Amino acid sequence: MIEFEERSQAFLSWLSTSSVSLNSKISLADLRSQHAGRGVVATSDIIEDEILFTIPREVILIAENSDLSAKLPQVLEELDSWTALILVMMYEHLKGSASPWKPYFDVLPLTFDTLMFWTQEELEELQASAVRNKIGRDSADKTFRETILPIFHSNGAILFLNGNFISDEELLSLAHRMASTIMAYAFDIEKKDGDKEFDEEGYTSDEDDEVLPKGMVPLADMLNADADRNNARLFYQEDALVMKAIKPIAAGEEIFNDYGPLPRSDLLRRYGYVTSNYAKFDVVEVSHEILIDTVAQNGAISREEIDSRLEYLDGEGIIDTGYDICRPVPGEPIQEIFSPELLTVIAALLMPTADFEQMKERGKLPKIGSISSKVASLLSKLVRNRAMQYATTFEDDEVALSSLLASHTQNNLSRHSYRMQMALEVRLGEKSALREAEQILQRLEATAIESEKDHKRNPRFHTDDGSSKKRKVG
Ligand SMILES: C[S@@+](CC[C@H](N)C(=O)[O-])C[C@H]1O[C@@H](n2cnc3c(N)ncnc32)[C@H](O)[C@@H]1O
Repeated sequence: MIEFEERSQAFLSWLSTSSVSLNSKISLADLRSQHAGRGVVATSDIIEDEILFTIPREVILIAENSDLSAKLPQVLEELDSWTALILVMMYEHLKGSASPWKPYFDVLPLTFDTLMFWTQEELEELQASAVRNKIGRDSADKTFRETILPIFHSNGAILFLNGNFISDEELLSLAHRMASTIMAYAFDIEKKDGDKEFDEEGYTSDEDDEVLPKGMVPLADMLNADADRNNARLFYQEDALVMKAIKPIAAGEEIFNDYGPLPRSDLLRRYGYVTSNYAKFDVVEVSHEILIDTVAQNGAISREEIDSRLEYLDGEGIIDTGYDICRPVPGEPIQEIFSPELLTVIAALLMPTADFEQMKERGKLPKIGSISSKVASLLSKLVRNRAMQYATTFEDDEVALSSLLASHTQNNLSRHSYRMQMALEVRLGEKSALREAEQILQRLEATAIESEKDHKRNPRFHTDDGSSKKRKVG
């Protein structure tokens, strides 16, 4: 078993023989003491726009760059880009030393802390976080059994080089490992200009709509990320991919990529880590069921009436299985905290029957401007009901987290303890987002009550969404 540092050195030598050019001001660092594996750090000051490294397109691990594309062209063509990359990575891995990517595979992980690999007991620690419904291990398993295994069964001579057969269970576990590597490491590879498709008028397809193929980009994927601390970005050129500094980076600083504005639950699901810098992106999903139960508990409208209104709202395309509540940012409008669909459904369910019928006749939906005291009060109840779905309170979790952190400084941090800590951070983050949302709702409700009283005292129209209009005179 080659040691960590030797693997890093072999990888760096491989990069240089593969014509990857590397700025001498950066190096690969061992960040295992920070639970961050390998990372890239600046060894001297780097200026904005400075090139950190350049990777020729041939070095990217994609189906076209593997000799499997010549051996099984039709099989690969029929697969989506994600599954094709899993198959190619399994093939290259099984080739062992015969694979041109061997030194690269040697620095890729064998084990993960992503939720796919947590035990049932560990997942329980996430309590009522909606992320538990998004792991998808069973559906991935089914896909691998239905697509990957038959390909291995029919093409054993090609895929098991030198007759090194492995069992179906081992193949499945390898497929999961490669899929998880892709999820945490792969990039969406922008096409070369020459490979883009142009229409008759010479326009390429709208890039925002296009699903780009995934590819493994050696070295670019050694960059860690920490919310908005990103200081480098990958640029796609005709023949190469170029990583550039997007701000000055001082000697000793880590070089960070951007994995996106992910809530900690999703960061844990996809990448297997969390940091407090991602707390601002935390989101809590409320299910449609708990929303409807809360409206029914409220008592202002019967279950039958709720169902009948939902039928109309569903036709208008705003009913979902769940709705997001984001962590509030001070001063931000309410629509940034609660999903517009959630606000629309609640406003529609709380409307007086005559107003709802009139709106329905016109084929409209309620306008979401300022919210009424009724809507604010219902949202508060919803937020409280959602918080009650977690087995412990915010205060319980704060105590549990500090005692876990204290035990970490005394003992070596085991993988299990690390996962417990991350689960606590995720569920605490969701509970605190709910608390902050509730505090805002209490203030909004109080303000709405005052302005509604004012509307009653003054001759104005009071609309159900809480907005007011001056009564037309004359
Ligand atoms: C694209 S790879 C980055 C290279 C990786 N550190 C390695 O050693 O191979 C993404 C993985 O790096 C780790 N990672 C990235 N950013 C991190 C951070 N800020 N803290 C801890 N781990 C991080 C996570 O395990 C994640 O799944």
